[in-house]
Amino acid sequence: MTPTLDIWSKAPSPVGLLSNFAPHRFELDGVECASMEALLQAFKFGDPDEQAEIYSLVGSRAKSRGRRSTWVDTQTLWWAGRAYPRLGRQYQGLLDRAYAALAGNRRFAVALTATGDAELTHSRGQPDPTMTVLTPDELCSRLMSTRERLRATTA
Ligand SMILES: Nc1c(N[C@@H]2O[C@H](COP(=O)(O)O)[C@@H](O)[C@H]2O)[nH]c(=O)[nH]c1=O
Repeated sequence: MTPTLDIWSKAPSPVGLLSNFAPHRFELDGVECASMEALLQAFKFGDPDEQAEIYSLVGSRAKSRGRRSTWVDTQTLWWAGRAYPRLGRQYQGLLDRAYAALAGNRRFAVALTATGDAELTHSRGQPDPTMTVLTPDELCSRLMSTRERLRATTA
């Protein structure tokens, strides 16, 4: 039977290292992020100066910083000065690019491939996309497709 691994920050390695809270550095469009959580929470702010305060954060500090946003009222997220409707296709493309960038981080890539064929889940996530920047499906589908790609390129 295929094992299931539930991703969250306090899970033992390698699963915990797949949480967006993990301190994996990567760059997207020239912006250096200390963690995926930093980038995701920065999406919640239209002001570039406010976004810039978030990029260096990791873990629950990054996530709590996002609570100051009122994005839920507008259902709008922001990147590089552009507005992304939360339920739009363009936002999915932005998430794809973010995870492709993260896959360039070696520690992340090693942890992800170490999960083998396991089904990845994220039971602590919020499944309603109008209430979160990233649902469990949006996270886990990207992790598993990235794992396939990494495997194909190292085979
Ligand atoms: N609650 C939780 C995680 N939730 C993370 O919160 C992010 C979405 O934030 P929000 O828009 O505020 O819902 C997303 O990265 C999701 O994975 N992650 C973890 O490792 N451990 C946790 O305990």
